[in-house]
Amino acid sequence: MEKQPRLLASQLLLKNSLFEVSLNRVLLTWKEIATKKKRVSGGIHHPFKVGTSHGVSVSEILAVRELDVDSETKDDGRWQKMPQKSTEAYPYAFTVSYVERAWQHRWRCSDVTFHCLEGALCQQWVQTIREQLTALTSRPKHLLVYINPYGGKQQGERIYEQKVAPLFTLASISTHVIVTEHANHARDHLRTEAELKKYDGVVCVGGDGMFSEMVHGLVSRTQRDNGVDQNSPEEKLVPCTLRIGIIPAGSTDCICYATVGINDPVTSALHIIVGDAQPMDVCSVHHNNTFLRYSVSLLGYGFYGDVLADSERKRWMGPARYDFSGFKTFLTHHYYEGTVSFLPATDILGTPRDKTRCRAGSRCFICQHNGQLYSEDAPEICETDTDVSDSEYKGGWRVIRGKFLAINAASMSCACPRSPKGLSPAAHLADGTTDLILVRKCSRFNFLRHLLRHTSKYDQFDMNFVEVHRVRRFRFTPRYCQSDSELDLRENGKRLFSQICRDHPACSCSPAYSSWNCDGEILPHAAIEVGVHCQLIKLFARGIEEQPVFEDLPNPCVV
Ligand SMILES: Nc1ncnc2c1ncn2[C@@H]1O[C@H](COP(=O)(O)OP(=O)(O)OP(=O)(O)O)[C@@H](O)[C@H]1O
Ligand SMILES: CCCCCCCCCCCCC/C=C/[C@@H](O)[C@H](CO)NC(=O)CCCCC
Ligand SMILES: [Ca+2]
Repeated sequence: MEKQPRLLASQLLLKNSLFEVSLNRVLLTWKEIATKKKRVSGGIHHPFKVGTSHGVSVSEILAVRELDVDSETKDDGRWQKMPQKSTEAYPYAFTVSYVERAWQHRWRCSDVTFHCLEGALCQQWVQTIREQLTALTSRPKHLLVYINPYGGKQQGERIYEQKVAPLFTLASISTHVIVTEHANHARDHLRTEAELKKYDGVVCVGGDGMFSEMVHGLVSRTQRDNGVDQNSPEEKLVPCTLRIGIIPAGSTDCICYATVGINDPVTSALHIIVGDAQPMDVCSVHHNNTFLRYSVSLLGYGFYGDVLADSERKRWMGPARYDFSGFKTFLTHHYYEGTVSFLPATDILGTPRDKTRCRAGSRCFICQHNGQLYSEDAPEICETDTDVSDSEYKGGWRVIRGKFLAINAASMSCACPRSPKGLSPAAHLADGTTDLILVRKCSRFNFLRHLLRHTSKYDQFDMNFVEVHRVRRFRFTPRYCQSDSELDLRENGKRLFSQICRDHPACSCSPAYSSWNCDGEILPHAAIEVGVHCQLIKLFARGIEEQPVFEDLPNPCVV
C-alpha cells in the first residue's frame, strides 16, 4: 500500500503508559513505548519498545471529543478516584470513538482516551481528526427515520431510543423521527410528502415489511419524478439516489441479515454512521401489464406463500407465527400446477451452485462485473408460446410445466437467523439476477430433507426434485385460470379449492392456487411476470465481510 504522509505524531499517555500516537489520512495508530531499562548482553542498558501497534482506519472513527479531565475525577465535590501520578502530569485529554469488530459480524463502539501534556496539543489532535472526518463525504449528516412500533416483538421505539439515537448524537447526525401510525404510513409519506432534498438518507426501524415500505416509497417517488411508468414491465427504472438504512426490529430481518451478516441494531447504526453503501437488485412484479409490487428478497409460491398466508392470521403470536405456520404448511403438503417461463442469465459470471459467496458488497467481483454488463446491454424481451411441452426453449426463454411444492425466486441469499446460509446461498446482492428455485412434487420425507438442508452445510439443490436457474426475468401461469370471483374469494381470506377438485370430486388433492409471498406480503394474483432491475437501490451496508480477516485478531486491528 502507498505510504501516506503523516499529519500528526506525538507521545501521549494512554492508561498510564506512554504511546507513540500517529495520524495520517487513512490510519490512526498507537504503539506503547516502555520507559524501563532493559539489560541486554554486554551489560548495556537502553530504552526499548514494548507491545504491539494498534490501528484504526480513519473511515471507521465515529467521533472525537475533548475531555474535561477534572470532571472525570470529581463528582458533586466528592472524589471518585485518586488521579494517577502520570495522568496528573498530562492534564489534557481527548477521546476517539471508533468501530470495533466483535463476534459474528457484530460491530461495537469503542473508546480510547489519550492524555496530553499541553492543551494546545490536545486541541490540535481533536481539530485534525475532526477535519479528517469532515472530509469523508459519504457520511450522512441528516437522516429521516421511520419507526414501526408494532414490528417484531414491538420493541422498535425502545431499540431506537436506547441503542441507536445516542450513537447518532455522538456522530453529530441530526434526525427527523416519525413513529408510524398505520401500515403504509412510511411508504406514502416517502412517496408524496417527504422533503427528500433535506436528507442524506432514510432509515427504517422494523423488519422486512418496513424495509419494503421504504423501497416502494423511494422507488415510486423516483420513477414519478423522472416520468417513468411503473406499469410497463419492460420499462427501465431510474435508480434511487438516497441510501436506505435498516435498524432491525422485525420478525425475520432477512434484508438486514443478508447485507450486514447479523441482525443487530448497534451494528446497523454504525454502518449508517460510517456511510457505507451497498447497491441492491430490485424485482418488479406485474400482472397483465399492471404493476403489483417490488421485491428484494423472496418471491415464493407454494410453500412460502402458504406459510405466509397462514401466519398473517396469527400476527399476535409474534415471530413464532412462522414456526407454527411453517410446521402446519409442511404437514398439508400441497402442490400446485403451472407453467414457469424464464430468461436465463447466460452472459454473466457465477452460477447458483457456486461455492463462493457474495461478500463485502460493492467490492464483490461478480456484482461489479455483472452490474457493468447490465448497464451496457439490457436484454431483449422475447415472447413465448403457450402451447409447450414439459421443458423447452422459446426465443431464449425456457419453459417448464409441472407440479410444484414450491417456486422460489431469491434475488439475494435470503440468509436470516432461521437459515444462516439462506434460500440461495450463492445468490448475489447486486448482480442483476434472481435465482429461480423449482421444487417439484415429492414425498413429505424428501421435502423435509430439502427444508432441513437450509439449516445445515448440505446442498439443498443436490436433490433430483429440485432445480435452480439464475434468471433475468420469469413468468408464472397457474394451470387453471383464475376468475374474478375466485380472486374476490381469495381477498376475503377463504381457502380456494377450485377446478382441480371439481374435476376430481373423490380426491382430497391440493387447491388450484397458492399465493405469492412477496417479501412477506401476499400478492392478489397467481399469474405474474417478474423482471430484475440491477442495483436499483442502495443500502447503508457493505455486504458481509469475510470473517477471518478481523475475527482472528484482537481489536482494534493490530498493524
Ligand atoms: N404503525 C403501524 N401500525 C400497524 N402496522 C404497521 C405500522 N407501521 C408499519 N406497519 C406494518 O407492519 C408490517 C410489519 O412490520 P415489520 O416489517 O416492521 O415487522 P415484522 O413483520 O414483524 O418483521 P418481518 O417483516 O421482518 O417479518 C409492515 O408490513 C408495515 O407495513
Ligand atoms: C421443518 C424445518 C424447516 C426448516 C426450514 C427453514 C428454512 C428457512 C428459510 C427462510 C427463508 C426466509 C426467506 C425470507 C423471506 C422474507 O422476505 C419474508 C419477510 O420477512 N419472511 C417470510 O416470509 C417468513 C418465512 C418464514 C419461513 C419459515
Ligand atoms: Ca441478485
